[in-house]
Amino acid sequence: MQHIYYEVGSLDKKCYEKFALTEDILMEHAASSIARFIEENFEKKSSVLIVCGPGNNGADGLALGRLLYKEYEVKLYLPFGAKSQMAKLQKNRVELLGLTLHEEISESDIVVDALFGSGLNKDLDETSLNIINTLNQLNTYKIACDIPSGINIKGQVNQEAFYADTTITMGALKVALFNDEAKDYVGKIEVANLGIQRSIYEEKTNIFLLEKEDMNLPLRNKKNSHKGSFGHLNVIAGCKKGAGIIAAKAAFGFGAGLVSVVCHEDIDLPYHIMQTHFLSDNCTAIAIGMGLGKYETEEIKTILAKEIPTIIDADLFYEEIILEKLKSDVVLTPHPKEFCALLKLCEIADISVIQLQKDRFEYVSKFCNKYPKVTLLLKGANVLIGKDKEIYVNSFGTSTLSKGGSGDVLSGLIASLLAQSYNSLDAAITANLAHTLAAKNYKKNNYSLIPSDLVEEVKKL
Ligand SMILES: NC(=O)C1=CN([C@@H]2O[C@H](COP(=O)(O)OP(=O)(O)OC[C@H]3O[C@@H](n4cnc5c(N)ncnc54)[C@H](O)[C@@H]3O)[C@@H](O)[C@H]2O)[C@@H](O)CC1
Ligand SMILES: [K+]
Repeated sequence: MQHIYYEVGSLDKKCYEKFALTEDILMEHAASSIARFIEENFEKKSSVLIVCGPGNNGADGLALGRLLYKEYEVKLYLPFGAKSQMAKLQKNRVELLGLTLHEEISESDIVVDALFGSGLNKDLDETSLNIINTLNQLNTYKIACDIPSGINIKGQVNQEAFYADTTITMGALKVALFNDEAKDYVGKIEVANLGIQRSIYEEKTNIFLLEKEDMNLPLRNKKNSHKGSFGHLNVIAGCKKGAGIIAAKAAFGFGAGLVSVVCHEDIDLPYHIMQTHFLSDNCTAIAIGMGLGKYETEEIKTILAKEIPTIIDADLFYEEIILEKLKSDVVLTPHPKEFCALLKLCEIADISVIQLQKDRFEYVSKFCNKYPKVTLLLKGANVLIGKDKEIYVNSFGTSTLSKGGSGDVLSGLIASLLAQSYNSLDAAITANLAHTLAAKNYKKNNYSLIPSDLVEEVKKL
């Protein structure tokens, strides 16, 4: 797990005050990290266009130009001149080297966007928009310095932003890079150390980036076991029964010892999935909500009142009957539209999906502050898993999963782990990593995945 911060100003301050580093040293390391990336990935003499803004993001770009000069064909373009003190200092240094500034954007092997970084504080004017649009149209490798220009500190893209292949971000990972709106722009993300190892200046945080190693698969270590050792999941199937059946199959493939679909009508199920008309006596986890439609309210109330680990999905986020359950340890897996309905139901906010997507971290925090026992998994391009004060970010999401049925597989995977005695947070984290990494491993065209493909990939992780 890596740390993610809302702001990194306090980390810079720690470098200055506690370790007596200077802004110049920090910037030199920032620029060196990008130089190293270019040296490792591109042949000498390649042309590098560096577009530098007026502030310290531009200053990073100027320092990079100095470091690459002579080994690479460096083209510095400063559409707004140098305004910050550091930008002026760096500009002076490149001029002393004899580096001439370019007056326009031209085709190059590599483009570095050092126009705006964390200081973007107003709408882009026409000149900046034209620059960004022109850069985006270039058929070259694109590197963003710190953050792609046009993405603000919250990760919002209100007009346009630079499409980076790689973003080399300064000092530490920032929330802005992980908002869904930023996902198409940031590319691969790397972090540049600021003169000392990152682990030295990084402070405690409550936002974490999940890594593959955080996935704790339900591998069976004990030899002396039986099916009851791995729990009995009950999936409540409603009017769209397929959703419950998909969840049940996924759960079985992820290790639950027994899986039953609870349904009043007789339904066709694979032979390894059982059917029951009411909750099983030995049920160790419940999955409810997927494809539920209109169900008998009293019966749902009775099911939700059980003190059995439960995951709630889909249709139930619109129903007041879940409010009582939110006081307990339960897993919720809404997509943005369902989360908006839930926020309204809980009287936290009455917002549109567009508003939610602009501030995903904020609304997850608000919800988890009000319901600290709940594990909330907000679906999206980058899934956010919130519990109490903490948020875990899964950035492995892929559009391969943008399909009906993918969410039912996820519910089934989480439910399976709940049935196998994982706690709610661990179940949500491992199941979600398994879900996204399985989709990443899927080798056929990215439009073609069906739920059973996903379950097959989960089995191979
Ligand atoms: N603080 C530090 O210690 C470090 C900062 N570094 C760099 O410094 C950057 C932050 O520098 P700054 O705070 O100077 O901010 P930026 O360089 O990101 O932007 C500020 C400048 O852009 C202008 N500006 C902002 N929004 C604009 C818009 N929409 N249209 C036109 N002009 C606009 C501002 O008027 C100002 O001149 C970071 O992103 C990073 O790249 C790195 O060198 C590492 C160390
Ligand atoms: K930038």
